Amino acid sequence: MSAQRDMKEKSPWRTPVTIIIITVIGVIAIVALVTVAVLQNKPLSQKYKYGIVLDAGSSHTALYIYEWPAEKDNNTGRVEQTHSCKVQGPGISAYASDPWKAGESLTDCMHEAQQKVPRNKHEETPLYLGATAGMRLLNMENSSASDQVFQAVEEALRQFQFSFQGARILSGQEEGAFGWVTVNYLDDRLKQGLETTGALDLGGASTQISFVSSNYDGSESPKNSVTFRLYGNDYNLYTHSFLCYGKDQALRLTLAQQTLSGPVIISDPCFHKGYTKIKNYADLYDSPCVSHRKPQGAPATFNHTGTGNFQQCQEQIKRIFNFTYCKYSRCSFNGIFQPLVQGPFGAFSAYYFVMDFLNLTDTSEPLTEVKDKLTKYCATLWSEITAQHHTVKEKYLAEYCFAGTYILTLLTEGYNFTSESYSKIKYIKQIKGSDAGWTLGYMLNLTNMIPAEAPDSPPLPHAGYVSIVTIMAILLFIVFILSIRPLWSRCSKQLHIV
Ligand SMILES: Nc1nc2c(ncn2[C@@H]2O[C@H](COP(=O)(O)OP(=O)(O)OP(=O)(O)O)[C@@H](O)[C@H]2O)c(=O)[nH]1
Repeated sequence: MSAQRDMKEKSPWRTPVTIIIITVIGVIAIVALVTVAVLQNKPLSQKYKYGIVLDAGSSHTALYIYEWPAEKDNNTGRVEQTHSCKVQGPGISAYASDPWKAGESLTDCMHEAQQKVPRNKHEETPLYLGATAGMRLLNMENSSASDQVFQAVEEALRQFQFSFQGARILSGQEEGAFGWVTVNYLDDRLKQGLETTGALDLGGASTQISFVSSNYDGSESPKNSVTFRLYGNDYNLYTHSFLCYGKDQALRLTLAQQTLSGPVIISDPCFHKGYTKIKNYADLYDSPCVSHRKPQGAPATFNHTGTGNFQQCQEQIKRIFNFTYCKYSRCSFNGIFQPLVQGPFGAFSAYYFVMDFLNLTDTSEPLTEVKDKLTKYCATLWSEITAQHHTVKEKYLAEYCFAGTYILTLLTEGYNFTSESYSKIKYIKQIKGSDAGWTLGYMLNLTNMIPAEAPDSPPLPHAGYVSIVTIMAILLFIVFILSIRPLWSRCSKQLHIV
């Protein structure tokens, strides 16, 4: 017995020092396990990538800078707009007779972009220029002038260190579809496979409507169909771009129709009473949207005078839409197929500028009330309008009555929005800090940033992984302590014996 006890007392596993050493090693091992797990799964320090898109519109050019986390560029990372710059002066199509000025006009915003994108990222940052309806019109009218403008613009953009990917005209279909992608990407509707939001874009020279309809599979009027597979979901998008039905060209169409006989004075219900301005016939008809209608023998100028009457203005505007022919099951206007509008819509660009100015962005207000408010606004004297808004550009101010009436007419008469479907429109400028428009969708497409299939997601988010490892380690530690408890009690007895 005593020999046995001697053996037990001499076992190296039973000494207090050994137990303390084992405990310390156990604790160190567990701490090491947790540390390694945490460090191994820690997100890499955030590095960003950048992309620049120039939107060369009919009325002006704007530059957008986008940023996204570098390690997630082909699936889960969110692309965000970090900066925008409005180019001074008109759109590039206005420089047809002085093309080099089109290139020069971009340099201030490009210098801003140089400041905003980190220096060491310039070479790898793609730079795109997309031109819309202004250049579409110039190209139709004078393709060599359009080529020269592009040459000048490309030359100017190549002076910068960014990775210039070319300048081109977007088709109306691309403009509509990429606007739709932008809106739904920013709203996280694509990744989650939710019901999508339609896109309504009102530019200066063209306007786009794009939406998914359960009544449209692309078989009727295939030219209005764009199909996408995004994040594992198939979309069949209806889209149409109406050239000459942007806000500025629609105004020309409306004025052209009032000047068919070449009068010296036009009394225009879409402008405020008291508004009067001498305008040139040559300027009014200087666009392929109206040039063929220029009245023969018209005087050089006409006196454009406002009468401020919403009802009459709407009648004038309705006349620029042709509702008389349709070879499809249903049409919007000018013989263009359109399924019934469906779902929520985001309306941006001039839809937003105009309705925001007029305080009419609340679409829960009944359409009749919206019309009443616009009727009052149009009937306000020009002197009152200018006194109330002396900081607003006079050109914009003079046109809000026309623009508001045009928007309501286009939506309700053109696209057939009813009082009910109108309430599903949201006038938007930005979504989560990024401007609504085609540019983001365009860049996402060209950089393959939206995968066709849903990306594989890790089984657990980082925080979940760390929590589970920590809990497991603590449990392990408790089990370990419990398992060595008998040794502790024997050890204390031994100490007594000693
Ligand atoms: N009231 C107001 N109007 C604006 C503003 N910015 C642009 N606009 C006008 O809104 C209309 C649409 O502008 P954009 O969306 O830039 O259109 P765009 O790209 O030039 O035209 P498209 O080439 O047809 O797409 C034009 O008539 C512009 O003159 C603004 O800040 N306020």
